[in-house]
Amino acid sequence: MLSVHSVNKSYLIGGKWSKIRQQVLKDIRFQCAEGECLGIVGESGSGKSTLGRLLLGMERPDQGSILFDGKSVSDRKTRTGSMSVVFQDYKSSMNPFYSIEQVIREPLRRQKLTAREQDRKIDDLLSVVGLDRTFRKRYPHELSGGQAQRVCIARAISTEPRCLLLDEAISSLDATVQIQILHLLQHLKQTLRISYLFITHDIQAAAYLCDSMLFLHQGQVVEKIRTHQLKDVQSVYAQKLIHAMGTG
Ligand SMILES: Nc1ncnc2c1ncn2[C@@H]1O[C@H](COP(=O)(O)OP(=O)(O)OP(=O)(O)O)[C@@H](O)[C@H]1O
Repeated sequence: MLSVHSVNKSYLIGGKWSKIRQQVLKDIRFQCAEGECLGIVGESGSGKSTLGRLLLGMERPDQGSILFDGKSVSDRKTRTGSMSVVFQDYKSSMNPFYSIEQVIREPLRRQKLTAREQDRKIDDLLSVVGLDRTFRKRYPHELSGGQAQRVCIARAISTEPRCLLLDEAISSLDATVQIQILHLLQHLKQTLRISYLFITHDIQAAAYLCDSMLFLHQGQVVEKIRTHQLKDVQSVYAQKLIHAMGTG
């Protein structure tokens, strides 16, 4: 479904007139199959979010290509309705002047639904993410972090995407709420059969949710492994991360 071919990305550093480039991603290659949940794991600065932006077609690679069903993700038509995203910062990813109902309705406008069908779908989506219909009239500032992230998830799945990219989607939440959201994502994965690209520095969360994991170190994929084989990682970096997080 998603295939990444020899992707390189660099940024200019040292201001507008500088000619010095920092290589942020180097020769990234991997595939994510239909229905697979792939964790993209690495420490801060390893290039995870940059890779996320490239996968979403928000930025283009310097070299290489990213294909969804054989078509470039740089083309908006490839992504629309097929790929969705949930970011870490749930508050700023919602318009503060929109009610929750408006937040979820926004992507639904692109579907050929009557107002009544949209209303029904908003109720269904709220229910799927564990919120009742009284949330419709609330505003983002009236929600807890966990509730706000549930709304962002409802909005992300409203277009029935085949692939959902979660960029540190639980990182800003309290530990207990993180677990609740992980359970919700696990449940959605089983019921909706969506592929996840789960970007995180939290190896334990990735181990809980993901079928396989890709370790990113200094912009390079150092290892890709099935989660049930995590104890057999070969690269020193992956071993270090697992050890540091107390899962080894
Ligand atoms: N638009 C940009 N311009 C210049 N440098 C950038 C840009 N975006 C990212 N970088 C650099 O690329 C490197 C990787 O950043 P990135 O945010 O992708 O890492 P990360 O693994 O997601 O880190 P974190 O978990 O802390 O968000 C960093 O050194 C960062 O400074």
